[in-house]
Amino acid sequence: MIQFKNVNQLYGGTQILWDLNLDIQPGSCTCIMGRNGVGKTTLLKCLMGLLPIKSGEILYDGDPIQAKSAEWRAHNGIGFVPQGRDIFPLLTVEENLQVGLPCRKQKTKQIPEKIFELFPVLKDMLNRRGGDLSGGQQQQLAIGRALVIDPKVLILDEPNEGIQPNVVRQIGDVITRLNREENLTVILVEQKLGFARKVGQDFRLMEKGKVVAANKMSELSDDLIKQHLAV
Ligand SMILES: Nc1ncnc2c1ncn2[C@@H]1O[C@H](COP(=O)(O)OP(=O)(O)OP(=O)(O)O)[C@@H](O)[C@H]1O
Repeated sequence: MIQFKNVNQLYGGTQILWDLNLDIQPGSCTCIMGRNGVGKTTLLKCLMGLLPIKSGEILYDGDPIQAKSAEWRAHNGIGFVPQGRDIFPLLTVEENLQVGLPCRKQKTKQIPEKIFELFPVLKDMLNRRGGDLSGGQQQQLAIGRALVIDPKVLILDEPNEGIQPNVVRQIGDVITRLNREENLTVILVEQKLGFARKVGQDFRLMEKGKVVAANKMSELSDDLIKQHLAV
């Protein structure tokens, strides 16, 4: 469904992604893992069109999209929950969710009821300002906002950073439900090994701007963890 072919990316003169190759299967839940600074967020931003690549190809359902804008990618079903959530603090919960409505292709321009079913707290807080929500509630809002576009693939960058365990569990359950029951393809950058193992079906391990190991989550061995994850 998504392929990176020999992707190179630079910030100014500093190269971060080096001939990166990546393959994401439709309907999978794939965790991108690796130590701090290996380029996980950079990879996701390149996929979303928020950062240009210098060379290589990014394929989406077989078509190159590296020249397409971030708006095009959202319109065509790539949903993104950025690190740090990036919700609009002065807009209400409802207004935050409405931001995604123009991207709903040929569908009613209404917030789908399913989002409130997944995250009931958002319904209770519709008129509350985003900035007044707790960290966990903001994360639920950020995921809800990405779901408004009815994505084919949902990309999440460390959704559990700084969030209390019960909300982490809830977010894990929602991701699993969307993936297993609705066949939504999920790409997740995740540092917490326990969460990655529980939610992910596949892993991609990164080291210095490259994918160095790729397999089913059940094959993530202690050796690989020691080599590429342990600090
Ligand atoms: N806007 C930027 N300008 C210059 N360098 C950057 C920029 N953003 C990130 N970098 C550098 O790129 C490298 C990769 O960063 P990136 O955030 O992609 O890594 P990461 O694997 O997601 O790390 P983390 O787990 O800490 O979030 C780091 O060395 C970082 O300092």
